Amino acid sequence: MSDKPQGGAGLRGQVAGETALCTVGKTGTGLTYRGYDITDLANNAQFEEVAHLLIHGHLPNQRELEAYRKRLAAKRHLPDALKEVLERIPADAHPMDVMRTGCSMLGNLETEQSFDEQDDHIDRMLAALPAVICYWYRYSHDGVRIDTDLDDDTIGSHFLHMLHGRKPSQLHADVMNVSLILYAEHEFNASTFTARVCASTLSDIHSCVTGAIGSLRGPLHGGANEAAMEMIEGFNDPDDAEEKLLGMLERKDKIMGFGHAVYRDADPRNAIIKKWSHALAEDYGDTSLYDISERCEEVMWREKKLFPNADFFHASAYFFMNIPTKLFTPIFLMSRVSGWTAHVKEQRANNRIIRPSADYTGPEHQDWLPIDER
Ligand SMILES: CC(=O)SCCNC(=O)CCNC(=O)[C@H](O)C(C)(C)COP(=O)(O)OP(=O)(O)OC[C@H]1O[C@@H](n2cnc3c(N)ncnc32)[C@H](O)[C@@H]1OP(=O)(O)O
Ligand SMILES: O=C([O-])CC(=O)C(=O)O
Repeated sequence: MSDKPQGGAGLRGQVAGETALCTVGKTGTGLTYRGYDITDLANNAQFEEVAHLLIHGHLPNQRELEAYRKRLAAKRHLPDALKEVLERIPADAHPMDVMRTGCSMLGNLETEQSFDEQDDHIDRMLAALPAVICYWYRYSHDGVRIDTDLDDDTIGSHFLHMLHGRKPSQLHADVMNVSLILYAEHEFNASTFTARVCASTLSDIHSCVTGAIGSLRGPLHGGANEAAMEMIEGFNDPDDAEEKLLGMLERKDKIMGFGHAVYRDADPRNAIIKKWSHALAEDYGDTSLYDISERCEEVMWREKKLFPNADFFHASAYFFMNIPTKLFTPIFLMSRVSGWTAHVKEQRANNRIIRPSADYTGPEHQDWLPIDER
C-alpha cells in the first residue's frame, strides 16, 4: 500500500470515482490491470491481449485473439480527407498536436452516432492512430506518402514498420510490445481523468480521446519521456551526468522522468523497461546512454530519494530503436488509448456527470462600477 503523504492540492489522494480496471500502488509489485500483475503481463502477454482485457473485460482465448487482431488489422487505412489534413500540418508541428488533430478529424469523418457503436470506434482508433502519426511524420520529414495498410501481426510491429519502412527485428518488436503493455493503463492519471470527465457529459468517444491527448502532451505527464531524452542526450558520460544533475538539483530544476504522484519508492514499470533498455543497448553496440541513465538513477535516489518512473528508461530504449525523440509521447498515446477508452466505457456504464466543488478564494461582494469609473 502506498503511504505517500497526500496533500489537498491536485486532488492528490482523494477518491474521485470507482474503477474495476486498475490498481496503482496497492498490490503485488503495485500495478495491476483487472487483477493481473504488470510483470506477468509484460513477461507473457501480447499488447492486443492486454487491450482486449482492458476494453472487453477478459483475456481473449486463442480464437478471440485471432479475430481481434484481424479486426484491428483491417482498420489501418486512413481516409483520404484525413491524409489531406495530415499533409497540411508542417514538419515542425508538435507530434502530439498532430495526434490531437488526427483523432479529432477521424471523429468528423467517422462520427460516433450512438454508444452502441463504441467498440467499433475504439478498434478504429487503436488501429489507425499509429498510422496517423507515421503518415504525417514520413510525409512531412521524408516526403513520402506511406501505405499504412500493412500486414504486420501486432500494433507495435506495424508502427515500427511504417516508421522505418521495413519490418522490425524480433528484439525491437518484443520491446515495442512490452512498452505498449506498460503504458496501457494507470487508473485516474491526468489524461484518463480528462477522458472520464468528458465521457461523463455523454460526449462522443473522439472528444473523450482528443481531450485526453491534450492532457497527456504536458511534460509533467506523457511528455516526460521526451524531456528525459533531451536531458540525457546533453550528458557526455556518467561522471558528466552526475555533475550536471547535482547542479540541476542545486538550482531546484525538475528532473524529468523521476518521481510519481502515487508511488513512493519505485514505479514497477521501471525495472521492466530498464531491463529491455539494457538488452537494446547491447544490441545497439554502444551502451553509453544506458550507463548515463543508470548513473542518473543512482544520483537521484542518493540525493533525493526520487526514482525513475515509467518514462525514464523508455527514453534510452526508444533511442536504441532509432525512434525520433519527438515520437516518444505519441507511442505512449497509441498504447494509452486502450486504457482511456476502457475508462470511457466504464464511465458510460454507470454515469453521473463529474462536477466537483471548489473552495472560493476570491473577493467578497463588490459594487458594480460603470466602465468610465474603473
Ligand atoms: C508515466 C507518467 O506520466 S509518470 C510522470 C511523468 N512526469 C515526470 O517525470 C515529470 C517529473 N516529475 C514530476 O514533476 C513529479 O514527480 C510528478 C508530477 C510526477 C508528481 O508530482 P507530485 O505528486 O506533486 O510530486 P511529489 O508530491 O512527490 O513531490 C514532492 C517533492 O519532490 C519534488 N520532486 C518531485 N519530482 C521531482 C523531480 N522529478 N525532480 C525534482 N524534484 C521533484 C517536488 O518538487 C516536491 O518538492 P517540494 O515539496 O519542495 O515542492
Ligand atoms: O498515474 C499517473 O499519475 C501518471 C502515470 O504514471 C501514468 O499515467 O502512467
